[in-house]
Amino acid sequence: MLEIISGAAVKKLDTDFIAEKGITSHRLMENAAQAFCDWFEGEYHRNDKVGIFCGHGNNGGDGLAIGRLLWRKGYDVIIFLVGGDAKVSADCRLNRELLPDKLPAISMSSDDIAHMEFDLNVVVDAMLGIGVNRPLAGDFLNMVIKLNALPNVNRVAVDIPTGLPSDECLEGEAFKADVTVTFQYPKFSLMFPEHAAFVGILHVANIGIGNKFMRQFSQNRYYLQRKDVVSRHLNFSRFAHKGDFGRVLLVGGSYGSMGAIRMAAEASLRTGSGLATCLVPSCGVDILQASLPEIQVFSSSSEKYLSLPYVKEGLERFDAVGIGPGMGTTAEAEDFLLDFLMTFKGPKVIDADAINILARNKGIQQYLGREDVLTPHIKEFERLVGICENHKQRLEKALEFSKAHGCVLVLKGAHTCISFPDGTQYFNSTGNKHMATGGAGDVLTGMITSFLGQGYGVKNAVLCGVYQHGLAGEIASVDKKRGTIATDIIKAIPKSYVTLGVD
Ligand SMILES: NC(=O)C1=CN([C@@H]2O[C@H](COP(=O)(O)OP(=O)(O)OC[C@H]3O[C@@H](n4cnc5c(N)ncnc54)[C@H](OP(=O)(O)O)[C@@H]3O)[C@@H](O)[C@H]2O)[C@@H](O)CC1
Ligand SMILES: Nc1ncnc2c1ncn2[C@@H]1O[C@H](COP(=O)(O)OP(=O)(O)O)[C@@H](O)[C@H]1O
Ligand SMILES: [K+]
Repeated sequence: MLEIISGAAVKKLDTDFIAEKGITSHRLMENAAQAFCDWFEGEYHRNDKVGIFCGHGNNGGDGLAIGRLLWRKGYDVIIFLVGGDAKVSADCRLNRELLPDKLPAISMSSDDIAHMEFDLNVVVDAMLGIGVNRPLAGDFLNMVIKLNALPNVNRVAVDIPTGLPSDECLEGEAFKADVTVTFQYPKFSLMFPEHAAFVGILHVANIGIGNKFMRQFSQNRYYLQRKDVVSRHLNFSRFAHKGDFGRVLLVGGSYGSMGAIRMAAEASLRTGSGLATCLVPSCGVDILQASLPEIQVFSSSSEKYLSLPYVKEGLERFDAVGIGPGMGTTAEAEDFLLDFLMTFKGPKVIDADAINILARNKGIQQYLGREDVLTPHIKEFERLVGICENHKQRLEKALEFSKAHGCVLVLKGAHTCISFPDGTQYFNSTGNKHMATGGAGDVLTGMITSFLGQGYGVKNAVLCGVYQHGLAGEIASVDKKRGTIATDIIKAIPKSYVTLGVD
């Protein structure tokens, strides 16, 4: 499991690693540069014109080593030195000395920064890394503004975009990368949506610091990747019957919003549920039966919204419930929801309007159990806990909420963050902007409910559900791009099993 580590911890970790392994800091920098170049070679051609902008700290040292390695491989490289000659770090100095004579390296004066014209295809930003300790000013600021404005170039940041603090929200300006190649562990601030325009696509490059070593620096934040979920999947025997794959109940829908619960139900079936049933207001029965023949449907008493009374006998036959999509926030729906949450004590995914209703009720603790999972997007989350100043505060409040209520909280978005009552947080690595489409959240509800129903246990159900939902979104958008819609994500769920190699 890849740790997400603060900038301060990274420095200590690097120093301790060097001491324990008996290697030099220069060697570790060389590993970092090599890891970057391995990735770079897969992305860019030798006839691309590559400009590497190097500062005076170790991030600059990385840039110089990258320049030397790429130049040796035959790339057309130019080095630009920014930030002057004062305070040059030891490893940066050594890498300046190691530059081949024939590799062009230009020291950038303030005047050069203002007036030089660049003819480049790829800009590599190695000006400042995790050592940044104040907003950019002077030459660094001017260089960043100039590079951000260059048309038709690919921008790649080494470790972290220049100007971006590793643990806090950005103040001022920063390099706007298309791709950030971060070393060994994603830095915390790379997870913040405020930084999306600066980080671009995130790639994590392994520089040889093993997980075992990193664990002593753990801050209980993890980056969820393929290898972390494959082993969490259950195997089912050749003799398995539909009951083994779980009976799930999807509760929600209202007049005009029946699609949400239909998508959750279909997603649960595509994720593998043996039997899916919907509980909806009576206006939804025919719609659902006609559009999804694989499900069963029963209804509460009123026509347009879920309401009291409803049939409670036999609810215990369901292994898991997903509740909320499309249910509305009327008074009838509220009475129904609170009653239902007190009645059904098995594992539940509580989403959408169910969260909005809970948010306006006091004492919600009584409705939530340790196998329950809340899946708010940012706005729903802020209805629960109040408006937050920034994403960092949201992440803190998400963890507090999970601990205080003893439930799992899935804060959705890019890098969806899953908080557990034991104090751990997992950040998702799959998914993309094409999933920002109506109904994508209902699909997630169906998927997590399905895994709960299949008997995964709450932790594995949520980690597998969130990861695989993002993977299905990636698969769906390969040839649909911004034309991807939520039902495409559902259709891609079977392929996501193929991709994971899970039967
Ligand atoms: N062995 C390792 O550790 C490994 C580290 N690695 C690499 O090292 C990077 C971290 O290197 P680093 O610690 O030298 O910091 P870095 O960001 O290059 O610059 C700090 C310098 O900038 C200055 N400064 C700060 N803010 C400023 C501002 N706003 N405007 C202007 N100046 C500012 C500050 O000095 P100050 O002015 O504050 O006195 C200092 O001189 C890391 O991101 C990774 O790429 C990899 O090689 C793997 C192995
Ligand atoms: N830019 C993005 N990158 C990755 N995942 C995203 C992105 N935008 C949205 N998603 C995912 O899509 C889903 C959207 O859920 P939600 O906002 O509840 O949609 P809806 O309410 O329309 O169903 C979430 O799981 C979220 O993580
Ligand atoms: K950088």
